Amino acid sequence: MMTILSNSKLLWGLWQVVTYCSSRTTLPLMLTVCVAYLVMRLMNSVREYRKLPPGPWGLPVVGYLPFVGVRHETFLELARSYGALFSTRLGNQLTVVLSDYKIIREAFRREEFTGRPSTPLMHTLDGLGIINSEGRLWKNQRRFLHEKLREFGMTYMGNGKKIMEGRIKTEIDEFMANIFLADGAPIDANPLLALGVSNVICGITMSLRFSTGDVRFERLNHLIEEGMRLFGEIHYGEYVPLYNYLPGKAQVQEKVAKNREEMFSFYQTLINEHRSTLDIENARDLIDVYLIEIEKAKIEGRDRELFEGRDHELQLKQILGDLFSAGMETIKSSLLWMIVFMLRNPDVKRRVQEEIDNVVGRERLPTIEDMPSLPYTETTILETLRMSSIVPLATAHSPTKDVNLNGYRIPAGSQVVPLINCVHMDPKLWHEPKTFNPSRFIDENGKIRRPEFFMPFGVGRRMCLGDILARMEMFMFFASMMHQFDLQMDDGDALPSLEGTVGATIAPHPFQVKFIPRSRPAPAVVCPPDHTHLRHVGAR
Ligand code: HEM
Repeated sequence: MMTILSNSKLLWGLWQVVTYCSSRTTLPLMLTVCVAYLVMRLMNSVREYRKLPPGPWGLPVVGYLPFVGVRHETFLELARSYGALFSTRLGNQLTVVLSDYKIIREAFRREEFTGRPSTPLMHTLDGLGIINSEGRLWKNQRRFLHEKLREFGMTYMGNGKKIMEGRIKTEIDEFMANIFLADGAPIDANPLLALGVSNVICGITMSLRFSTGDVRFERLNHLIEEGMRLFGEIHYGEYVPLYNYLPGKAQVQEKVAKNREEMFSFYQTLINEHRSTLDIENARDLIDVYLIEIEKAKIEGRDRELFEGRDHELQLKQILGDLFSAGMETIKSSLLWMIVFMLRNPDVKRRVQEEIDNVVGRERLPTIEDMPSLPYTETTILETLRMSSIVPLATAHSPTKDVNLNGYRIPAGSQVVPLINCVHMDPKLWHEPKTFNPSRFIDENGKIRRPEFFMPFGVGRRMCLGDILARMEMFMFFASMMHQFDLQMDDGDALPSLEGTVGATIAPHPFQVKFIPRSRPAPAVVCPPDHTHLRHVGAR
């Protein structure tokens, strides 16, 4: 019905144009309008015949692509018109958008929805790694990584938690020491957070720790940022492959491939270093774990089956790349949003500081053990994740075979995306969703409650693999920052906007903030950080 209505509106609009045109152009224009209308009706009949979810078709070849601005915002508008399950064609990709949390949960718990769409970028990545792999390779790698990352401390249980806490604390000490150097002057916290957060994930995966001003770190970041920009330039080619043949696009693709090669050669150097000092009984990090697995498979004569017969080192390099990209930008952007929300909500900021002061005192920094006793601090983090929805469309899924969802047919190979920002801002689910209110996550007994429609890490079988690390890291950085500093804007500066910059995540626009030391800095902060368990690589 919606589709017919919007088609009629379109027809009426076009008719208005026709009537304003001169008599010489009226006939061809009328013909064009009629043909366009018939094509749309035909497409709708095809859609009904194929039992696809409703939605706008757009134009031949490019589909709805030319009308898509910021993807998650356009999808939000379309969801208002077409409902919680709609479909549209973006170039050659049928895209199905889910914005009802029950439908999202129902779909993503099913095995058939664990595929990834086949696009030119996916072909470049060749189905390797964890984020873009599918089938048995993905399943085995997910199980393997889950188990191994727990051993390296991605767990709330036992000794692992202590190991991870130690790693994060090392980075917090350095972060704090650098902030104290600014002496309350306004600074951009982005590069300091990027360094700390990168060091945590690089420590786990490669025993690598960058120092401030490290040229290798700057180069890696440059490659990632440039990769994002270049990908934006050829983004249309993901949907309309012919686009990649336009002048200049081949050079962009070459540059993307060259940057990837440079990153891979960086990882290769580290892998070679690790191999030359490998102790099969004592894995230092994830590279060692993979090298040991490869060695074991050779000894047991199953190396041809390992990683489904894919190149072993290529798979390892893609894993390192996946974990770095998934584990860095997400946590950094979330921490930046926490700063933004504290600047915009001074009452919440004061309440967080009071809670930390009451529970932790002024003599030491907060630890993971304090987490259960700091519910308001934790729910402030949850509320930030809800309102910022930094990964609003998660990562596209693709059914591995035709499936039925809510009475509609979702064809194999289509792109299926959850509209997380829509769920997180739905007034039917959240009271006054635009108000920043951490207390909404606290129940009448003072306990934290995470409703099933809160899904910043996605849901189902492909849900985020690093949520435990993310929660620990965000808690420790945020709680320590609030314990040690008062966050303030410089006089006359406007508050940072809630509009984000859309890239790999939705990050706040760049802003400067003053970190004013609170009454009594804890002594640990001014001590030189303990890095003895990590190797320094590339320090100037
Ligand atoms: C605030 C921090 C983070 C947020 C909000 C976040 C969110 C997400 C989301 C929405 C997905 C997609 C789920 C889907 O495909 O349906 C995802 C996937 C993933 N995340 Fe995270 N993430 C965060 C931190 C991390 C960290 C620290 C790591 C690294 C250890 C990580 C590793 C991954 C991986 C490997 C996947 C792909 C899983 C798969 O395809 O099976 N994430 N994350």
